[in-house]
Amino acid sequence: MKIVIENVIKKFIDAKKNEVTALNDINFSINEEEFVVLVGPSGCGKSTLLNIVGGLLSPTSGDVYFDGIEQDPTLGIVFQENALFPWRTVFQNVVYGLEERGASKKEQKEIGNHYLDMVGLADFRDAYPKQLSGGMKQRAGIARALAVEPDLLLMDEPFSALDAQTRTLMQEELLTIWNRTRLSTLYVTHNIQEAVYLADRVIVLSRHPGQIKQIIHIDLPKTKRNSEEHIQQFNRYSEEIWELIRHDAQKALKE
Ligand SMILES: Nc1ncnc2c1ncn2[C@@H]1O[C@H](COP(=O)(O)OP(=O)(O)OP(=O)(O)O)[C@@H](O)[C@H]1O
Repeated sequence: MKIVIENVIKKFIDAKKNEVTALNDINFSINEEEFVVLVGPSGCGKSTLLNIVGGLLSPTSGDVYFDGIEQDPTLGIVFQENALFPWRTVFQNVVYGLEERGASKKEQKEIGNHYLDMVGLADFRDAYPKQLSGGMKQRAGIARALAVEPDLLLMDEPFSALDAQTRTLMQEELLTIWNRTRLSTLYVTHNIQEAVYLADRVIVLSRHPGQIKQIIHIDLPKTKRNSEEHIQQFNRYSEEIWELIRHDAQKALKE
């Protein structure tokens, strides 16, 4: 299975009724068991692209298709703001997609508990979202996305509202979870270190119009990539990406 993004263009009409090209001729694919990260300065179209891949927005032209599966693809989506239902317990949130799909209670229990265990929230299955910390809410959101056993996992800045320490821990946890599930993933971040830590490939976007500037393969083992053993190479990748973004990021600051 492979997700193909082909000649995608997205235009918006802005508040002054001008046409804005948010994405210009985007072409790439996400392979089976591949973790692809989109990075780029503010306004380069990262979220727009993720929403198009997730079918939440239509492209003005171009195509997104799942090569190699017969049925409609199943998607798991994790957003920046925790999108948990406040009136449902953690467990009920996690099994929401399964319930919608008509899974039996037995199946919901088995799959729900499995993923709650995986994200370390087994002891909080009956808690309500308001009783959870920010990091725990995001873990519940990840368990909910995983529970539908998606063909593609989409994550839009899932850790950006967290404090720096929690964010670092969540990146480590996500890598551990990903190594167990190996789901094809499209992940949006503006954080370069996060991109290098998680990605098989980093797609660097430039802005106005948003287009692919470069695609970088991260050739590091997918465990503790910023450990002493790999730190030099890790920093080299980070610097390479920053050099690609720097100019655009400076321009974005002045607008
Ligand atoms: N609904 C909309 N109507 C008009 N313009 C839009 C709309 N959504 C996005 N845009 C414009 O499209 C461009 C890309 O926006 P997008 O939010 O995808 O960028 P981003 O890279 O995710 O930004 P950030 O990192 O700040 O979240 C921006 O210029 C934005 O103003």
